[in-house]
Amino acid sequence: MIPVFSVAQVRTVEKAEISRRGSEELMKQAAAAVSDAAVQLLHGEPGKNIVGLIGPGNNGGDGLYALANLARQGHNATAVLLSEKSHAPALEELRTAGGTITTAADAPQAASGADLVIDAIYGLGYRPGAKLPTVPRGVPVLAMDVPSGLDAATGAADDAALPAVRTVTFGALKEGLLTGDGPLLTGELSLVTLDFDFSAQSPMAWLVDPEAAGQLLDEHRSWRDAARHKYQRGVLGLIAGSDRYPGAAQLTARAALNAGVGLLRSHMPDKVQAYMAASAPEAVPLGDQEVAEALSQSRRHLHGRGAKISAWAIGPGLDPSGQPSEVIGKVFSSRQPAVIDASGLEIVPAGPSEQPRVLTPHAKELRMLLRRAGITVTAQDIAEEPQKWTRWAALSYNAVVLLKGPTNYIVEPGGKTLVVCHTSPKLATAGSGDVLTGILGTLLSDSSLTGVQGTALVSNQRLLELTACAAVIHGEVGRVAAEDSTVCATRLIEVLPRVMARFGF
Ligand SMILES: NC(=O)C1=CN([C@@H]2O[C@H](COP(=O)(O)OP(=O)(O)OC[C@H]3O[C@@H](n4cnc5c(N)ncnc54)[C@H](O)[C@@H]3O)[C@@H](O)[C@H]2O)[C@@H](O)CC1
Ligand SMILES: Nc1ncnc2c1ncn2[C@@H]1O[C@H](COP(=O)(O)OP(=O)(O)O)[C@@H](O)[C@H]1O
Repeated sequence: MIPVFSVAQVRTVEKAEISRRGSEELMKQAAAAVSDAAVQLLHGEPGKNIVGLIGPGNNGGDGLYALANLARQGHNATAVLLSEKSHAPALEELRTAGGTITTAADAPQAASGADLVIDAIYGLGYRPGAKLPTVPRGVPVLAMDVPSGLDAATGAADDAALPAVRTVTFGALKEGLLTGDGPLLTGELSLVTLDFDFSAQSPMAWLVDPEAAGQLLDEHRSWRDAARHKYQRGVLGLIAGSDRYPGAAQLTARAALNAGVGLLRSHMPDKVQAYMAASAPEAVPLGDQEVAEALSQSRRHLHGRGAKISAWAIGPGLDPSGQPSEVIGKVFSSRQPAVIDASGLEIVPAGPSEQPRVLTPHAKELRMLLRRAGITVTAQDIAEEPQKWTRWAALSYNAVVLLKGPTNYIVEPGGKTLVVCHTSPKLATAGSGDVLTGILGTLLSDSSLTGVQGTALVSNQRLLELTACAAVIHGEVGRVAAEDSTVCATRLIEVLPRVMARFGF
């Protein structure tokens, strides 16, 4: 997991380092990383037209050094100086390397003939309101440190901001790259640490990417898992669906099955159960009496291998006008892990609870959860401080809370925060959240993933990690599904088995 810092933290470290080591050396290191990324984006082909948009500060200096590297490698490197000020030693280096130097008036022409544009206009020093050049559609942009027009502290961006296909950021991940408009502008984000020492700072969050998710999933796996029977692999109890919304329950069920759950047991109204027999014949119906038996067994044998139910998924398609049924009330007061989504969020009680819970609201549902706990916030409050309000929900419900959206915030009551930006805009489709619930329910039901045996309870830390893993898997599913087709929830479910296999399932 990669730590995420605020811009204030980054600048404190930067100041100390730069005075000790000299900014020129750090700039050259940053430039080398970006010229390498440029070569990669151009598939190593020689003689390309590379245009750098150069601003007045250190970000512009980084850009000039990167262009000098590319000119030395035989590319046609052109610097468009957008300000009268520019970093003199780097400009000299570009001249010596044989690069071309032009001014703002030439920007449109230069950019239109470019194979690649390097955005070195503004980085950390950006203040809103700058006039930014446009880059023709189809010309890829490689951003240095921060896409120009994006505030690296807040994630707010100007309309004229330059979206990148790739951003190479320096020193540390900054909050604004991962929040608000940040993920919409950065493209593929990579970090070059430049040997800055952030050890004295505590990160505000941790980024979980697919590689980190793979490691987290492997943590408790054992070669002995190969001997498990279906009950030992994990039994998910699904409480979902209503006459009004029968489809959501099917989507969660199919997602859990395609995610590889050992056994799925479905508790739902008869009519929905009938649909289930057709769409998810693997699911075994679960009656009220059997829920009671499973809960009573679990009191003796909490999350051990062979439990009748090892985790719950509650909410997709439940009738929103309904009160919690007696069965749901019993599950909420049990100590078995649960993911609670959609209409389940309207009935989950606030306050202390012994149940290890993950709540998965989108922004509107988060407002509703907070209101039910006596906290009134606006949509804008949540947009501006997503981490803070997700934490308040985590505290109010004593649960891990996943705030869904282009950036996923996963927060536990103690405040530890994981962020997942490995998503796809194509995930914004009806039923996509139901698919996530099926994936997360499957992970929570598997004791080789929770690492819990016998009477112990899964910790908030592990719930947090597995929730982030589910969000990464869901994001990857969205990306794979979107590669060569439009996306609907059913399509997500179709590609899910392939993605699960990549994560060792
Ligand atoms: N610690 C690090 O991470 C390192 C940072 N370096 C680079 O240094 C950059 C920061 O450099 P600077 O502090 O010089 O800042 P920038 O290069 O981001 O900005 C330069 C200047 O532009 C001007 N400016 C900003 N917004 C404007 C607006 N709206 N209208 C008019 N003028 C405006 C300001 O005077 C600002 O200082 C980083 O983003 C990075 O690229 C690297 O050189 C080395 C290592
Ligand atoms: N613009 C977006 N970019 C990336 N992911 C998104 C975007 N919009 C929504 N998502 C993801 O899609 C899912 C939608 O979930 P939800 O709103 O509960 O849908 P539904 O209720 O229709 O199932 C969430 O996982 C969310 O993170």
